[in-house]
Amino acid sequence: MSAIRYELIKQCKQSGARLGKLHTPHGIIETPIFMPVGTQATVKAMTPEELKEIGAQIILSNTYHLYLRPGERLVERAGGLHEFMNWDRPILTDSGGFQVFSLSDLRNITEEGVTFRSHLDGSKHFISPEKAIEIENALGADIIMAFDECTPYEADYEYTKNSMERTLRWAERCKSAHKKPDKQALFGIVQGGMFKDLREISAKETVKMDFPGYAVGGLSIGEPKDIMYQVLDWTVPFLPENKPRYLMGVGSPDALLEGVIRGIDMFDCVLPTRIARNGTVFTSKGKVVIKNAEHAEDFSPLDDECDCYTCKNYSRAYIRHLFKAKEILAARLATIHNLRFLLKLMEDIRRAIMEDSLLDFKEEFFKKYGYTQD
Ligand SMILES: CNc1nc2cc3c(=O)[nH]c(N)nc3c(CC[C@H]3O[C@@H](OC)[C@H](OC)[C@@H]3OC)c2[nH]1
Repeated sequence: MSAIRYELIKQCKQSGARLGKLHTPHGIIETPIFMPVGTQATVKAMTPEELKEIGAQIILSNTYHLYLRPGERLVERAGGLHEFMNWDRPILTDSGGFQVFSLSDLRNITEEGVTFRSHLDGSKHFISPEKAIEIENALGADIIMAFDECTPYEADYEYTKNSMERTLRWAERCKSAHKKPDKQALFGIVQGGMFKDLREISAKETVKMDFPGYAVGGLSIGEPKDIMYQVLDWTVPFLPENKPRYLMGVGSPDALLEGVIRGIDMFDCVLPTRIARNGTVFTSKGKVVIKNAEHAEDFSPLDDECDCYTCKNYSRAYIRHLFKAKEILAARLATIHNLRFLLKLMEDIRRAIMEDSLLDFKEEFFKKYGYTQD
């Protein structure tokens, strides 16, 4: 008995997009969905109430970070992540595979696992597939990711093939090590780099292990977007229709639309929260750098089509002032807005799928946003 059940509500007539409901132990998620990233058990600058206010259904946390600080055993003793961070809706944790390779001074990778130095204090650590699952079981997220190697974009065929094959062997070990499949759904992660045959092998072999959901990994790591879309076209057809598909690390408005059209159901990205803290906001007419002088006396909202708390109560001039004055409220107001922008985009996408007008919606959105139609 798996912890989650994916219910396919409707297959879009215009594209590979689908409308779905993901039933989890902490509630139902309507897909396609964007998942705000809360790496260290908090979506930066947001309270859980504010996240619910803007329509967040599921948030992410990260195994690598929480293992290093405060430690998964402390979180377990606190009653698990939901208790610890006061979030009673679904949570997904990544396995840390990505962070070990991207954040730490990597020592080396062996069949057994990865030895690395903490980016916090340089202390030495070892994570194996079994250890990663043990940490995720202790944290208690509803959806947990297998421990994989996110193959670097520039890796050659030989390295990518060996890395993908090792990730498959690690996936088997994750499955065997997982203690609570009835409470926490373990997703397999497809690798294979930018190579069609390797992506097909990885997808087919991962699906043979019969996970409750599948992530497409190894993307949004510096490759051009059209390569990412090409890899999706090579990979998604081998993933079962009755299981959720999760494209890791993707979250710009155009990539969300292109991913949904190719059959992806779940997305995550630090982009909206990270650029918000630096003063860049999404609007229906493209991105705006609020610190620019042109906004100094602009008393209109960030986006006159936005229904968020920030747009209903504050002007561009005020928000620009907050950023120039380095006020903490600046990050909060911009984050509320950027997350609401993407969550509302996903609401609009779900509606368009229901009405079989997704490609029309995309064309209209791109034109207004200022994307050139490729
Ligand atoms: C930005 N582009 C991007 N491509 C990625 C590819 C992979 C991948 O192949 N395997 C794994 N395991 N993780 C990946 C990740 C990390 C996402 C996590 O990283 C954290 O955000 C940075 C966040 O942790 C809360 C999130 O949790 C799912 C990627 N991120």
